[in-house]
Amino acid sequence: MSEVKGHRKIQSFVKRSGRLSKAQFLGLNNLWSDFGVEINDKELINFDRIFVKQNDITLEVGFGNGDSLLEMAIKQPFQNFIGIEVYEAGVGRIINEASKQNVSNLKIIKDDAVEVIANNIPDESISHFQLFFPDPWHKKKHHKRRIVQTSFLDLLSRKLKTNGTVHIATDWENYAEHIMETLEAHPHFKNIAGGHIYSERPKNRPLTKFENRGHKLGHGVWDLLFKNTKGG
Ligand SMILES: C[S@@+](CC[C@H](N)C(=O)[O-])C[C@H]1O[C@@H](n2cnc3c(N)ncnc32)[C@H](O)[C@@H]1O
Repeated sequence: MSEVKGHRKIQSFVKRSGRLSKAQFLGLNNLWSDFGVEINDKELINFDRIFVKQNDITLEVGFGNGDSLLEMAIKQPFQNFIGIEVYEAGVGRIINEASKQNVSNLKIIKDDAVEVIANNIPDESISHFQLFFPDPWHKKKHHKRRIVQTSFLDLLSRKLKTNGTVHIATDWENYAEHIMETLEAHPHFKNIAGGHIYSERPKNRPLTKFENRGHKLGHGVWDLLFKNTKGG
């Protein structure tokens, strides 16, 4: 199958159903093998093997349609990027778009991020973690479904290097407050901006699809930047 035909086929799959099975990814062409990382049970990912150059690693969870993650990977060629997303159409889109660019510092995992971080990411391997506009779960009875919880921060602290950074952005004020309180209460994380202060939006963070939607609805945006001190 030619590459162009492969791209069109992925696009039409995404358009038609928004869902791609692993078999469909693997069967289409070499895009998945170029960018996708297959996860095996509790096996740790060997970053030396999956990346061409051994640079610091940024891990992003829930990249949505992937445009902002791809833009960051293109603009920072000396940083390696890993994106984890369950939304198949988003995974299809990012590998399709990345294949049109000369990108060798981006890898994609299509799976549940909490499971992957717990089971497959080696301890002390990540320099920077980013989470942009996570599902806010507006209703109080659903707050326990929010990804930012103390147990998730415990996990992140283990996977991040000492002095590694966490960058979270949200357009939901109540979630911003929850994230601030949970991070500040954690013994390993220190607010880079100072006690209870939200950070300026870093210049290297592109506008994301959900952020753009929030802007149109008149939402504010809160950026939080913390350092993983590991209690030191
Ligand atoms: C509100 S969207 C934000 C998408 C993107 N970051 C943006 O700003 O446009 C949240 C994304 O997180 C993904 N997500 C939620 N929980 C996840 C999990 N446990 N593992 C991987 N992705 C997850 C969803 O599929 C969705 O694409």
